[in-house]
Amino acid sequence: MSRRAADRLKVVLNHLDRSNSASVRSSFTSSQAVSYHPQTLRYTFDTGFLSPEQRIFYEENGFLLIKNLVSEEDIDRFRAEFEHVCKGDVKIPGMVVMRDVAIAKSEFVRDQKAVSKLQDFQDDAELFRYCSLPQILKYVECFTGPNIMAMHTMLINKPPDAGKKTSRHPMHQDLHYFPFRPVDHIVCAWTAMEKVNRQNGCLVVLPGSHKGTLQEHDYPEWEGGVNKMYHGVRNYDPNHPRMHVEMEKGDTLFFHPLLIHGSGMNQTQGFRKAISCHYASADCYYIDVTGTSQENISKEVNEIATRRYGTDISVSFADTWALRGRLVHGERTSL
Ligand SMILES: CCCCCCCCCCCCCC(=O)SCCNC(=O)CCNC(=O)[C@H](O)C(C)(C)COP(=O)(O)OP(=O)(O)OC[C@H]1O[C@@H](n2cnc3c(N)ncnc32)[C@H](O)[C@@H]1OP(=O)(O)O
Ligand SMILES: Nc1ncnc2c1ncn2[C@@H]1O[C@H](COP(=O)(O)OP(=O)(O)OP(=O)(O)O)[C@@H](O)[C@H]1O
Ligand SMILES: O=C(O)CCC(=O)C(=O)O
Ligand SMILES: [Fe+2]
Ligand SMILES: [Mg+2]
Repeated sequence: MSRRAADRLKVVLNHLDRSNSASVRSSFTSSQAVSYHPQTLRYTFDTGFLSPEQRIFYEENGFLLIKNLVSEEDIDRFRAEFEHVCKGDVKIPGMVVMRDVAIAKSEFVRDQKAVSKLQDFQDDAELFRYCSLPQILKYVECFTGPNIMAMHTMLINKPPDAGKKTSRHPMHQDLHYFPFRPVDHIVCAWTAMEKVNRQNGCLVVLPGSHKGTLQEHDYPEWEGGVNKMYHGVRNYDPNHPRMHVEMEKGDTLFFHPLLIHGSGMNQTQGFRKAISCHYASADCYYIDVTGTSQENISKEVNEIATRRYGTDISVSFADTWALRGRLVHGERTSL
């Protein structure tokens, strides 16, 4: 080992001694120890908030689970607001209320109002409180730095599967939808609004897949149909080791936009609820996705934007994001 490497290792071990973590320390005594020097951690900022263990876990796996981060009271308030939206008591311009494809296309609709997803709730003050919760932003800052934009908001109400497996969300990388970079300064917070498990279709992740590149995405060839814009990675290998992330109400998963993830069928009679926000550093910049694998989704989004904003003004894929993004901390510098 070179002198410089030995010095670096000493710094790392000192650092870890302070965290008093046996498990992490043992991983540092392996031959790869030096590659874990804080300066070489590429996915998180050292704000002093995350423990070295947490930073290394995210580095290796592309996600971080924080138990009990959002209070029961807050979640109950989000749930109540969601019910107001479903009943039509609250109408927010721009917010998309989506039904499951199997329900939308069925002749025998059990419950016309069965909403599978709310998208773009940035102008609903009550739901948007989720994106500004200080305990969430404290974590987000470790990934984005201090200037933080809430770019994409969703409340997912996964319906009981109607028998066609359409309640599944195919394995995908969220970056497919995003025309902004750099990728490492984007993070998703996903909070369980109730117990989520394999039965009701919890998140399924491929640990470490965030270290790969952005893959080509398309609609999976599912016999029972696929929801609008639910693209999946092409040539998905079902044999790749995967993990079912079971969570309790209030638990929050932070994950990298290249992490391959999806969710299984909801085999229960209840609607599985989660609320999420994609954050990005306001210092990120927009990219032109023309000629890239993202061109297919940008075309679909542009079709929806044309329906929403009309043809009088031309709204680009990047514009649709600039219009929806909201500053939640620091300064709106670029996005
Ligand atoms: C500004 C642009 C925003 C873009 C969002 C960026 C995405 C970013 C994502 C970020 C990463 C997150 C990753 C993700 O989460 S990706 C999934 C995100 N999904 C979306 O963003 C979809 C947004 N939803 C919509 O635009 C509308 O709700 C649609 C267009 C789907 C329905 O429209 P509307 O509610 O007005 O219904 P309608 O009664 O007039 O029916 C019209 C036609 O549509 C059929 N139908 C109904 N429901 C579905 C369905 N679920 N799947 C397929 N088709 C469906 C229906 O049978 C009928 O077809 P036909 O009978 O004519 O054949
Ligand atoms: N061809 C495919 N392309 C992309 N994603 C897929 C494909 N097949 C399955 N998936 C995804 O893999 C994940 C797991 O699928 P599945 O429905 O088997 O759920 P599960 O949790 O394994 O359920 P079960 O407990 O019944 O096995 C889901 O996100 C699903 O949408
Ligand atoms: O809540 C889920 O089922 C997963 C949703 C998801 O990954 C997404 O909408 O990008
Ligand atoms: Fe996703
Ligand atoms: Mg399965």
